[in-house]
Amino acid sequence: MNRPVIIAMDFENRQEAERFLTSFSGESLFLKVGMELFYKEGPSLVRDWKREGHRIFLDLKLHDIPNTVKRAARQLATFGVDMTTVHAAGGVKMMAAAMEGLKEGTTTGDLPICVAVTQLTSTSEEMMKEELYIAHSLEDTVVHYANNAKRAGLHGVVCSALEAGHIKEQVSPSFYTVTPGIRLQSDSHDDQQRVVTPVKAKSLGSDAIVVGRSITTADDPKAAYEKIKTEWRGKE
Ligand SMILES: O=C(O)c1cc(=O)[nH]c(=O)n1[C@@H]1O[C@H](COP(=O)(O)O)[C@@H](O)[C@H]1O
Repeated sequence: MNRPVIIAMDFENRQEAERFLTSFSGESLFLKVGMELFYKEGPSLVRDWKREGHRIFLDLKLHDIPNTVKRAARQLATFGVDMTTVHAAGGVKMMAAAMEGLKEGTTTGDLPICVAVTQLTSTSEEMMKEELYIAHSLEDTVVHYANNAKRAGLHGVVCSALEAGHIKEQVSPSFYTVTPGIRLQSDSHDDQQRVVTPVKAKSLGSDAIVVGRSITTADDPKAAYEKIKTEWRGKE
């Protein structure tokens, strides 16, 4: 998969999402369907967008006891998605159970890339220590969770690009890093805490970037997407 820009389709319903897609006039995209849109529209939306030629990252961040996660992953695999998420905080057994479920449910033989959320990009080091009560540094915690994900047989992790290099060094150079928290100016924050620009994400070694509002709320979404793609991949 060559350095995709994954668009976070954080829309209220299918109508709004498809109105946004008209700017792209039939182009095949890599779309992230998250909880908001999936809870509203369900698997039929995912299947339809797959049929239209888009790649789908179904981001439901599974986090429960291993048996429940395995059974949920088995269902999710039947939609034929390209990528999906679990929370690394669920532990190695839970992540391994997710992989078992995905293998059992996949009908096409193409297993979705399964990545584990390490620490959300909305989490700061201070919040992690004081609220979540994790005493290690953010970087060590992310790398530790990434190692757990590797042990469980996952393909990679979701992290900030700020941690991608450490994961490549300390887990494996081929361990896939999906990095949200992308902003065109790195001093622009909102609910995100660990943000980087597309250029920085590239230099830090991310494999894929996830971008939502910088594209979806832009006056010209197609222009914003092209600008981000060029910054992220360089001139092609
Ligand atoms: O799993 C994710 O995709 C995710 C993990 C994470 O740590 N941080 C994060 O922002 N995301 C998702 O990435 C997207 C970021 O959206 P924007 O902040 O609008 O670019 C949202 O859909 C989040 O759900």
